[in-house]
Amino acid sequence: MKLKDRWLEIQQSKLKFFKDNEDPRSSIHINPEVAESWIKSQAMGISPYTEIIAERLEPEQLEKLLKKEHLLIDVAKSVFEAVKLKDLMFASRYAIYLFDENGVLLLNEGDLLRLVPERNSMTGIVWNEKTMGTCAHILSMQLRRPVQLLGPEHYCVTFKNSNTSAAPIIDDNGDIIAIMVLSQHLMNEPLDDDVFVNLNSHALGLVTAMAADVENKLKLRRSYDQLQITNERLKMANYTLKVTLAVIDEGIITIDSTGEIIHINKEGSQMLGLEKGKTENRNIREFLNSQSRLMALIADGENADIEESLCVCNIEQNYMINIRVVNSTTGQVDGAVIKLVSAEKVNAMVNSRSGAIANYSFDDLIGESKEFKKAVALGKRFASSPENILLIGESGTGKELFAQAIHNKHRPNGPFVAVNCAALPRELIESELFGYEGGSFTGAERGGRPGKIELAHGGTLFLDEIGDMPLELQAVLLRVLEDKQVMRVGGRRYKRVDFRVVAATNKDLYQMIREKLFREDLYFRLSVLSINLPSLRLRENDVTLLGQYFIKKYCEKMVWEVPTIGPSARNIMSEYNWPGNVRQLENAVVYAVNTAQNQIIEAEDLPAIILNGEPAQTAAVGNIGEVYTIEILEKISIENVLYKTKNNITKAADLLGIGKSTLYRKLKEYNINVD
Ligand SMILES: Nc1ncnc2c1ncn2[C@@H]1O[C@H](COP(=O)(O)OP(=O)(O)OP(=O)(O)O)[C@@H](O)[C@H]1O
Repeated sequence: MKLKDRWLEIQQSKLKFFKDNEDPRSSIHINPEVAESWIKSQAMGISPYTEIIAERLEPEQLEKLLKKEHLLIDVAKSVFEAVKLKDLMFASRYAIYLFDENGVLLLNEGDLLRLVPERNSMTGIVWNEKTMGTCAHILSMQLRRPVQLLGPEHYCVTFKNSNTSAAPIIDDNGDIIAIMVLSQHLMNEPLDDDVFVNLNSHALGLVTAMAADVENKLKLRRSYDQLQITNERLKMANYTLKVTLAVIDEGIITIDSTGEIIHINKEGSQMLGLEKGKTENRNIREFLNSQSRLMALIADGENADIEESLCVCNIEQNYMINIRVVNSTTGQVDGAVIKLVSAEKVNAMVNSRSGAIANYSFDDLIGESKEFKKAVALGKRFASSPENILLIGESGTGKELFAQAIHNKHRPNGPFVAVNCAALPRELIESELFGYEGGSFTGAERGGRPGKIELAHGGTLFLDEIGDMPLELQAVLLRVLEDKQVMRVGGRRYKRVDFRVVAATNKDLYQMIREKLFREDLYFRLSVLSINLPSLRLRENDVTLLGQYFIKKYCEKMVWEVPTIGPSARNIMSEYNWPGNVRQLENAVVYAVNTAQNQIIEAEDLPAIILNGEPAQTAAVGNIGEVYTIEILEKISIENVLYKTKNNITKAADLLGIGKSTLYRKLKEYNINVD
């Protein structure tokens, strides 16, 4: 049948459907899907003479939708443009439409049928089955395939001379996101069948191709946009990484499997003495020593944390090295990221954690006497020199405080490491001072341990009671002082160390040299700069000054009112010999504060030993004189606190800073009766 005849048949059937209610499904000329749609449209009460679409989106809704669909609209526009240029079809009353999945008109071009009142925009009208009945784009949406309708196949008479072709635009998920429509509005019914058939088949093919084009371009645009976003994110991540690496104060180096440096941060460049960013043809192997395990570990694909020295400009520096191997997707070793932290820094951290810091400065040292001020002036002067310093003074004269003050004046940022040579068992002094290599003796820590000398690198090593250092170790210490390098017990390599020794003694070292108990050469090494700390009995009015200072300090700690020292107590204190020096004075005033009944410390509040003590006398350095034993001081202190707390064990233990069970044990030990 000729198309023109079919056209007329459809027209007839439609007339019968509208006028006589004849079922269009019985006509062999009408596509059953079209017939179903007519029936549905009629059932919805749509007038076949509808010419205007009144339903449209509110302006805000439309604005939102256009914004949301801007990519689709952009792409469709570009496709429209291309078609317009290629084909001159618009001369023959063609129009192109783009609908969203709800039938909202998003875009239109060409010779349109006006379906809205004059001057109103077509964009935003809701053109669906409910508003206009059977249309090509509606069927295409329902059937999910391209659809072509001849004029009378449309439900509304308005389209009686329109031939419409529609094709769905489907996204990656298989959802219809839009419909593309190409419609030709003829002036009259088609006359020349050949021309008509040609045009019609051309239109369906074209709109299907256009929809496919939009689909592809959308996909491309989306992946391009995604790529852009990913690129932006990568750029951002790259930038953040660069900034992070630049501010990290540890060396971060990326190397390939041959050791070639691929990337290094600022700190790393400084550590390796490289000019910033100049890593071309530089290899980490250049900096490794002959026994280095670094490259072997990386080749084995092992993440490891090791301590090794790197050699930069002939100077060996010790580093804690964290190795993190980078594997390729096939599991091969591609290279590694290594983190370098100078061992010195780690040691400083360990020191600050373990309390190896100096709290006192010269300003914190109390004393106005001429003798004391002379020692302070010397200390300040010597502090700025790198030479070792020997502090000579009786026990309790403040030698450790002085050492801390010297350290804080000279190297406040370095570690202050104190070793009491008298307090350590002879066998342990060596490993304590020099450290040991892993597994060098039973019970040694796996990775070995740095000695106090290594820990003092960049700071001060305070050797208290140096006179008690065993003779054989004196020789080793002397060598370390001369060579400034140290070897751990069980180790094979020397490490460079830079530290200053402040040694202290209350013994007559010269006498010890005569008795062959102290090495003369070590003495001369240590005593280049010596300071004699005056005994308290030689420090004029410092007894009262220090006494008041300790009373205030103690009362502030206990949150008690601060008592004054009465004349009677003051007299006794200045007459007393103070063999235990400042430490003994501090203990005595603490006793007195605890004993005093009111706000004035009287003579009788002082410990008996001071009340009945020997008159002040000049004693040579090295003569310690009479001192309290620690036990006596402890017993006195416990008795005082019990008296003050009216035998309340909990409070007393609290004030003494010990546990209740320890207090009970001590009560038994010292035979103190709390009843
Ligand atoms: N000038 C001072 N100013 C303030 N406190 C001081 C002063 N001198 C000493 N002390 C105090 O006296 C006590 C003993 O000081 P330090 O331990 O430094 O003495 P020392 O000479 O090293 O003693 P030892 O030889 O027994 O180790 C500490 O509690 C310290 O706080």
